[in-house]
Amino acid sequence: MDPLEKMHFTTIDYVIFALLLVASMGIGLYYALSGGRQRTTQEFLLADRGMSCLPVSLSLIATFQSAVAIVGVPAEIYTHGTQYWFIGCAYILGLFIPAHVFVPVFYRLHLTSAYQYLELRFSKPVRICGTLTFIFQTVIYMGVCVYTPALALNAVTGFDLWGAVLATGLVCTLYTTLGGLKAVIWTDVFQTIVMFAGQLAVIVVGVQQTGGLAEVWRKVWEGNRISGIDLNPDPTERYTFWTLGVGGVFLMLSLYGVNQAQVQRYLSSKTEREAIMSCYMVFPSLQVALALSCVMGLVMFARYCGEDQFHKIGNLSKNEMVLYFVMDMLQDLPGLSGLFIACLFSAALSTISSAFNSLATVTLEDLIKPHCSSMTEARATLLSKGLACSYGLICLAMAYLTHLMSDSVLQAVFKIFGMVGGPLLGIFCLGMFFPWANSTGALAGLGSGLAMAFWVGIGSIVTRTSGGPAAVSHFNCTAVQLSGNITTAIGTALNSTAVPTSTSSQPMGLQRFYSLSFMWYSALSSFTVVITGLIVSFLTGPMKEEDVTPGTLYPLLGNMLFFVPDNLKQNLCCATPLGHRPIIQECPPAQHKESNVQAVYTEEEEEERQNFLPTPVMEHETTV
Ligand SMILES: CC(C)(CO)[C@@H](O)C(=O)NCCC(=O)O
Ligand code: NA
Repeated sequence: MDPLEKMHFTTIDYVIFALLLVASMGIGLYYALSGGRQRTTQEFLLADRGMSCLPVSLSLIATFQSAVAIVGVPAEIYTHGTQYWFIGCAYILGLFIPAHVFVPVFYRLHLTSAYQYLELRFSKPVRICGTLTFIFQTVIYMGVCVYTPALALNAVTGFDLWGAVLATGLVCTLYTTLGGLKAVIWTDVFQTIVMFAGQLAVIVVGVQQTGGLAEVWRKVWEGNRISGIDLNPDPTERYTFWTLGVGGVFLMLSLYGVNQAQVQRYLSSKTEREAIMSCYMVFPSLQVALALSCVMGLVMFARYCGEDQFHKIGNLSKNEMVLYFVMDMLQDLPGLSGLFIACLFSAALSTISSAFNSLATVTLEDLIKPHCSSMTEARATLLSKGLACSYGLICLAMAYLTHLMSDSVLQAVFKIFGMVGGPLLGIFCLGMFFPWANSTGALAGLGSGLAMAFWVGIGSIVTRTSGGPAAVSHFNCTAVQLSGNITTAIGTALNSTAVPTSTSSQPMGLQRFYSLSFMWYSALSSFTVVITGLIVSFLTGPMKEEDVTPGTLYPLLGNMLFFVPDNLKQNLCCATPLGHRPIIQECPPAQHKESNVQAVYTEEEEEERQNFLPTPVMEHETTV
């Protein structure tokens, strides 16, 4: 298993790693002792709704950029070429739609938890089901996140696995519990910078040691790692332009549009405009993050292929490769491997801290508060700190469960996002875009979406399919060495067709369904929710637009049918434009008697809102 003996850390590496933990703790302590000293839930969970767009945007990218991406993406590029890079195309719509659809709706409702929306739009049971689904998704995800860097570190350096898990879990629990969302966001900023610095350092040294940029390029070109756009429409191909560029949009929407961790950051912004700006600013940073991990994979390939070196990395699992590469290369440069370890753990810490805080928020707001209406603010704040802390401990337990998991954590995480996040995306879309959807429809939709997702997801695990064989590997690498100039046309699907074992017959029937690429899971499950939701709603009596809580609809159809005359549209029941609805407080109390949501705007906020409204489609006021 071990290609070489375990590699060692120097003191300076340990010092750098320790500095990361100490600095994160320091930020937590600072926000525990400054400002309002975390004495209200508004401060602890929403940073007093006073954040500006720069920290929020860096925090947004940190949330879903964990060690899973840092070790997973370069390994993917190393083994399969740069096709994965096309996921960058999905970032365009995947961020533009949240900025202009989800953020305005959530921000104007002045929510704390995204699931309050589901109660306003549908009913309390829908809200609770949504919350439970989110908790389920996040708890599994954070287990993977805390376990991945520890496992990689353990495999390559022999660093104690559970020691690393405990250190990250406990430090993170502590600063999250002490400093609240402000600490979470500002540690995210710091950790994102460390993350970028670590990756950049590895790339620079890697390029230098391989013999310069031209040499790296020659090797990855000859090794066929530069993939052209793969337009194969087959939905069972793991990564093609369609699965990444179209399926990926739904993945991005479920993460950046409706996931509580992100919604909470939008809601913590000073103004709606800052929230939208932060969403825009995620785009370049996310492209940088993607480019860094992809280039790292290419440099890794250039270093180990063609120099009779690939045997070193050949037996490693995908999760260990990157760390081995880093340690192997940086051995003589003390401090740099420490920086990379700090990068790996920064990525993990920033993700699990977001998870703790968002889990505490939904548990308090959606599950506890509705039952204890008389709770004092002090009690609620204490309770939310207790919850953040408990979720920290649950995270450690989940890390232990992840222990039993499969080889590629990147694929595993995408499956979780698609199987559980997809149905959640579906239920928000059902509520926002379709005025006819009712509560029964929403529940039936969510149930069937989850059922569909778990059917295909578990089917693929049991039959070991999903997006074709995870074929690979060093085949091309050796081929290059032997023949020197393989000139396969760029644009053919890489590897998966070149590796002999993958020429087995096409799957049929259910097998084919199970082998659906996991990049489609989000799209499949959210469409299932919407379609089932609409059918059941029409069968059980669709809602009328005027009965829907104002502000919970987005006039999608109204905007799309821009060519239809206004009075006809009114008859067709197209939702009122967002800008032309009353503020919630002015609505009849009966419509939201059970909710604790109130939209209150100061004059400046109201002005800000009015300045930033989408072009109205209809010029009338909603009936109040
Ligand atoms: C989720 C995206 C595509 C965008 O943030 C990317 O960061 C990623 O591939 N994340 C993998 C999951 C993780 O790192 O935990
Ligand atoms: Na992260």
